Amino acid sequence: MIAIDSSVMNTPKIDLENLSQEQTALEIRDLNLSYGDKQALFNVSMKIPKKQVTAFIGPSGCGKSTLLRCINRMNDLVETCNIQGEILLHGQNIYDKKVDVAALRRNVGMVFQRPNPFPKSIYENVVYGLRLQGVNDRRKLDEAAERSLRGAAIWDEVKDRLHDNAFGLSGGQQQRLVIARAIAIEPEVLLLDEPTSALDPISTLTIEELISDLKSKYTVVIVTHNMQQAARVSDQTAFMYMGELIEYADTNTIFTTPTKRKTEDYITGRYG
Ligand SMILES: Nc1ncnc2c1ncn2[C@@H]1O[C@H](COP(=O)(O)OP(=O)(O)OP(=O)(O)O)[C@@H](O)[C@H]1O
Repeated sequence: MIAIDSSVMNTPKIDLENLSQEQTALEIRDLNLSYGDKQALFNVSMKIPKKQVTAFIGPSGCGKSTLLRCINRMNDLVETCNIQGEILLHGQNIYDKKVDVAALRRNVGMVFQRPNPFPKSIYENVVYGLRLQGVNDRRKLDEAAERSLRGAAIWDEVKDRLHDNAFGLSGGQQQRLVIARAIAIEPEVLLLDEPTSALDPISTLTIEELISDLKSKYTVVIVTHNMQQAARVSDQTAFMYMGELIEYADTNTIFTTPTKRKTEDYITGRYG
């Protein structure tokens, strides 16, 4: 097994197969996805628990980001993409024709690998989504900015420079700012696609601590290349290989006593 200090691992044992509706944030059912002729996901089914951190791990190209992007229909933007199956949020299939995709993406926020602040002030970055919703009341915007920046653990660093351009922040600060922007509109689910892969070790640690805090309010789903990171921040881990969900269990089990040979091979570094 890889060297992971089990004392830092989150170990809530919940029965992922039999999560009640109350405990379930998202249910993925028989999801198949192809880009043109190339199938990238095969019959993926899983329940993602509410207000916990769920990590997707696996070797490059196994479909982690593809699966994550299905959760807020980002793959709709890929012309060749064909999706079959269901993803239920509050019992409703997000791929149903009636679903308002913009509203879905407000409720299921996403943070990417590279921090992508807008060329605006720190303050305007955070309140951007609220302004789009037509909120203009200064007091409401100020409150939301402070709450979100505090929630993203960056308030103290920026409170005296809220009107400076966001590009003046370090990469790690920009990533926390982008997280603040995502939580300002109070989503239920936050999707994080390798959120620390462009950051230095100290910024990575800060973001990892933040992820652990975020789950008190949000359901967090994270794609990571870094197995130690998955072990440190996640409650559940899903191991994917060549488009299939091979094993999905509490993080402790995946990293210490996986039941599938492929999972064991991956976490012991035999491939990937
Ligand atoms: N927009 C796209 N068009 C065509 N094929 C794609 C597209 N995006 C991903 N793929 C293919 O789908 C498969 C899964 O890719 P995906 O990016 O989901 O994997 P991943 O596990 O996140 O990989 P990595 O860790 O390298 O980011 C790969 O074979 C990839 O080449």
